[in-house]
Amino acid sequence: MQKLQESMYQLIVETSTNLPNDVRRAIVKAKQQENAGTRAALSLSTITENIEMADDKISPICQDTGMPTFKIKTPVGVNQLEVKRAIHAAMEQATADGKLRPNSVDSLTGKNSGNNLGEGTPVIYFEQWEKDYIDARLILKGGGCENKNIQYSLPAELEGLGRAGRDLDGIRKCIMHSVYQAQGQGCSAGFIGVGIGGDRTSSYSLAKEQLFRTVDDVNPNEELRKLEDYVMEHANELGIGTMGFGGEATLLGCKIGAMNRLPASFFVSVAYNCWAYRRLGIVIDQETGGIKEWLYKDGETVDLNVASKEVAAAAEEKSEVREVVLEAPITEEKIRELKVGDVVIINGMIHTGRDAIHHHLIDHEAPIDLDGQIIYHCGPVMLKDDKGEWHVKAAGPTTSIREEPYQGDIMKKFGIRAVIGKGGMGPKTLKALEEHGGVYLNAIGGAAQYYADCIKKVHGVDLMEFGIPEAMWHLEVEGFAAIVTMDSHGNSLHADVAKTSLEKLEQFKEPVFK
Ligand SMILES: O=C(O)C[C@H](O)C(=O)O
Ligand code: SF4
Repeated sequence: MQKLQESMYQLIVETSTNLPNDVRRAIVKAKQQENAGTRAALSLSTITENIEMADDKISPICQDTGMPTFKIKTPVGVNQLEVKRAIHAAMEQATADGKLRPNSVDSLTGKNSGNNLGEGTPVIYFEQWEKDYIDARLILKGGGCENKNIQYSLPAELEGLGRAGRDLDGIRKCIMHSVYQAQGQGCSAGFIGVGIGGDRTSSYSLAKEQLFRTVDDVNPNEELRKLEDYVMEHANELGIGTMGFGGEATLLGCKIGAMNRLPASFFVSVAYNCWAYRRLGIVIDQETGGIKEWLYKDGETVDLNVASKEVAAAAEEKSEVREVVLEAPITEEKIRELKVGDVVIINGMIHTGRDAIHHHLIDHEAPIDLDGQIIYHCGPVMLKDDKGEWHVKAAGPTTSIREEPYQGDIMKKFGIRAVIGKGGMGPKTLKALEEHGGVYLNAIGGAAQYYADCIKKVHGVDLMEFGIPEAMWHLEVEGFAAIVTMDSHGNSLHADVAKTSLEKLEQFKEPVFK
């Protein structure tokens, strides 16, 4: 089994950098169905460009390389402790090589272990089987989409849909609601795995298990197959669209599994996965530890470009989108000129700040003068070279809504004029943007290579004690594009899409499965 560690390393690197073909096909299909020239279509073009960049650079598709979750099946007699050791060593190596972001954080002290190893990470599930080879599968599911998972306990009263009972129609309502409540925050268009039954824990496990099914897999259970088809057809009528910008593609896949439950319990659990749906598998020779076969790779090259060109060509015709160049320090006057829908191109300095920084800045001074500056909600993957210089390996936006309790106050306290993130923010921030003169800029979630390419130089880092993803990185960018989705005049695209999608959700109130 001397090749085992190398095989696990390959599995990790490929999963982080190379999106499976079934997922690529689903994204291409969405792109073709999207109305050309819309924000959603342009976002999908950025997404496909990002997928190709990750391929070329063998770099993370998204900077959040997720909670590494391995599912391993071993023949009787294989030493599972040895397999575990190989995985741990491979994880450490992949992190040191910038293929994984250090993502394992002590929940009590906040300390990042730095190597992706720690209590509970990575997650490894073992199972024995009668076959004579090892089946190893890995899913890298990021935190933003994980936060949009939801569990229902039936019967329940659901916003927009009314009563959901303990029957197939109640389940249908839960699933439709789960897509609605995710909005764009889990980097739609997404994929869902649904688990029906079990207890709270096994129900969620079943939901996640569904994410190992291929997108085109047909459910052998006729009732569940019909439900999957129904959800795929109608969830896309909610109009949430890519990144929550509105549009045709909201959901790219729906897989449902059922297990027995207790008489008193009826859980429906939904695992929401972003478009950056990273899961692969390998068949391992139990003697040598070498890879015999790849899973979820059918060998066929999926052309992401053809569809991309179609969209890009059509987009040019719709040129009413206003493009504004921003460079910090920005004046209040300049910010107030910006309106929802404008595209901004940022040049010059931006500064990262996410959960730990926002929490810190409430009652501490900032390490630099932030007056007129731009904050980027981002936890990048960074690597230091031999000369001690930092390089950005992946740097897409993180979900901004987590900063809702802090954002407005921090903008006012330090004079920050713009924040870049994804998924939008709430009423508190919107009010502060109006009072203070600020904008919220939405970047394309998951497009970590695309944005890393815009970063020309790392000018230093502060608050490194929070760990690499949470530190404040000072970055010089060129041609960093984002869309104004909340402006200083009280307008929010996110609030609009939330409202219209709720109205659409209400149309699915009447029973369908009797
Ligand atoms: O942690 C991150 O960088 C992003 C996260 O996955 C998110 O979607 O918010
Ligand atoms: S940033 Fe978006 S694409 Fe990346 S892990 Fe989070 S939800 Fe997924």
